[in-house]
Amino acid sequence: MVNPLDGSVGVNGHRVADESLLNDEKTMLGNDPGGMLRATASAGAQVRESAALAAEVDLSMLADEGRPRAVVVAGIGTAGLTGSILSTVAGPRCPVPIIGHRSAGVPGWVGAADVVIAVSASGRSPEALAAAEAAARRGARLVAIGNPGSELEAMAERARAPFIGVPRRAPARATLWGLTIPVLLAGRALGLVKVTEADIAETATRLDNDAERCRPAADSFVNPAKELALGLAGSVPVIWGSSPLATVAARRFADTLAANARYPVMAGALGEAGRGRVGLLDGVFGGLAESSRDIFADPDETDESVTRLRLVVLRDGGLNPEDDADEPVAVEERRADAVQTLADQRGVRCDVLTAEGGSTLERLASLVAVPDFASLYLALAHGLDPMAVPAISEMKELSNPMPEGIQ
Ligand SMILES: O=P(O)(O)OC[C@H]1O[C@@H](O)[C@@H](O)[C@@H](O)[C@@H]1O
Repeated sequence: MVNPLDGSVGVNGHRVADESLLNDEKTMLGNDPGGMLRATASAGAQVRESAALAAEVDLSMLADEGRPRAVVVAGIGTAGLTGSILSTVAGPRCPVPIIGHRSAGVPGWVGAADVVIAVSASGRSPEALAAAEAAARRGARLVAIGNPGSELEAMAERARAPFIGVPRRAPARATLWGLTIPVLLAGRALGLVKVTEADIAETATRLDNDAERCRPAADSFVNPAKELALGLAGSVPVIWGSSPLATVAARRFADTLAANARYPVMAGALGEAGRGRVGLLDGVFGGLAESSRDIFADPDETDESVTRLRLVVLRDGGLNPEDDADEPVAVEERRADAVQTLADQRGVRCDVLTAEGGSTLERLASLVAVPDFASLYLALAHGLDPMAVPAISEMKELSNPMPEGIQ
């Protein structure tokens, strides 16, 4: 039975975003009873903590049998995204395929030559548990990452596989960094990614600095996350990443906007969008909606009755022109310039975020931090509790034979 009290706060929002709800820190924190703002601000601390926790675990046995044939990262939701992050940080020249697996178990071909990384913040998602079980049964090397004391840990123990415990203090989606670092360090133990201690420290510092810029007490004119959230309010966000790394960040933004702010979002790679979905800019919610706008009206006043697209372009730019990129950085840059021009010509508003930092990991962090906060501010501007999502809990209750409490 669905308990109508569970997360009922999440259904009490306002259809039109109210900027004044973001002005007062105390009220805002009161509207975030689950502490999602605090949990998101802990991203830098999560990086440091999980790096320290991973360092205590002996991962050498992962590499004992040499380079694996393939690596499968198994998990759902945020845990699943860590597989895309590992594969992007490893880059296109990685000699071993890294495959994200988001359904129960592992692909049929997985066997003794492969490595399975089972990830679950709660340590109990059926997808990660079934993957760990299947990996052990098929003799694949296994490493499990998630909540200490969970079923996943017990399963790793039974399989004599390493387990990296990541304490669970918030819903999975606010634990991205706590899960990502151990996955990358498992990849490093396998010789597949170059992530240095300095990269980790700099990434943590960047996440701290971005959390400071996006803190609840900072007003919207100095807070990039509030500004981004208010720009997206009432729109259908379309988020395109200029490179594989920026595309991972774009998908992450779509996930957090959907789960926290409950916005429908389209996200993907600009390379692919440019061959199809870019046509949205010409359509009912794009140029056609904009051309009906009164040209004499105040540009800051939006007509709430018109649904319009809002484009967010996440630009990477690459670390340097000789990067191990799929495509030359110059091609990606030209494409990003082009889509901004197209949006401009049609009056479709566009936000641009550009990656910064000296390592792939830090650059990813620079494209994730502000959007993560923006998804929370957009929820709060609509009077929505960013943590309690009744539809998610109810979906679990209706589809799971076992009752589940926490998301
Ligand atoms: O990381 P675990 O705990 O396996 O959760 C995996 C996913 O489960 C879903 O039900 C949601 O709660 C997601 O936010 C979460 O990422």
